[in-house]
Amino acid sequence: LLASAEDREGGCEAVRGLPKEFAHRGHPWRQCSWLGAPLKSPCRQWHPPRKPPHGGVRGVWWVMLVGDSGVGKTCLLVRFKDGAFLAGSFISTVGIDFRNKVLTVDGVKVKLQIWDTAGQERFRSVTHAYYRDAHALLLLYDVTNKASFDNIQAWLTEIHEYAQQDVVLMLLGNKVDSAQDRVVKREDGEKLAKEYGVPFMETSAKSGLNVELAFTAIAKELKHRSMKLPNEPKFKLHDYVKKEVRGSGCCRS
Ligand SMILES: Nc1nc2c(ncn2[C@@H]2O[C@H](COP(=O)(O)OP(=O)(O)OP(=O)(O)O)[C@@H](O)[C@H]2O)c(=O)[nH]1
Ligand SMILES: [Mg+2]
Repeated sequence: LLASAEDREGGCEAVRGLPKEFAHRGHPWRQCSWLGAPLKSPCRQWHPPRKPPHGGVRGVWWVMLVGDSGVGKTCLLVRFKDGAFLAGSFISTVGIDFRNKVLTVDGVKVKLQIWDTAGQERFRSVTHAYYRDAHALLLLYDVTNKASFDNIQAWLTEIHEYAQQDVVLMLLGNKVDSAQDRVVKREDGEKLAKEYGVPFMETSAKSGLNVELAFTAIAKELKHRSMKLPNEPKFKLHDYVKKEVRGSGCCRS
């Protein structure tokens, strides 16, 4: 097999002709040598033994933001990516969009490709097509909008139908900065999350509360799943979230 230097940078998928951005799709990339897992595929020869590709990034994962229109998915993503809040008039997402963010998890550089979906019903079929490839889902409701909370059950049914069985899932109650308009209590969110066995936290794209934590927790879980060393203790997402989460009285980002 012959491959250009650029192909080699792209890893084994470049050999299969997939663009770099889709390097992890449809391929068990945890087989790659630079992730430290057993080598089975013919990609062995393309990986430099110690220098991971993609400028030191050792894992690429897809995270999808889902939930009703207006719950704050786009704002949460912008807060995480750029550290800013999109104030002003609400511009509803059309179809689907994504942003990349590289972060360091336990000393390892990983990339999250974060897909921001449209909450509006008319774009639902677009969203369905992306579930299958998602490694993690952040399911949002708006604490100032009861209907968005009531719809969580329907979202979970949809996730069950379209997403991978082992998808990492987290429930987020957003807009906790709007204390006066709150109609969904934190305990209600906690209760629902417990019922479905998913980790939960309240967030604010406006103040930044728990935004970094939500994405970091997901990244940690994904990193541990694919790069766990034999003697390393199992990462427990629920416990980590419980320990790290901050209440809305505080303003940690
Ligand atoms: N107070 C407050 N407002 C927020 C927060 N997050 C989002 N908003 C506001 O809520 C509205 C909707 O936010 P978006 O992020 O665009 O909502 P979305 O979930 O992406 O909506 P769709 O794209 O239609 O699915 C905007 O007017 C935001 O300014 C938050 O944490 N606190
Ligand atoms: Mg949006």
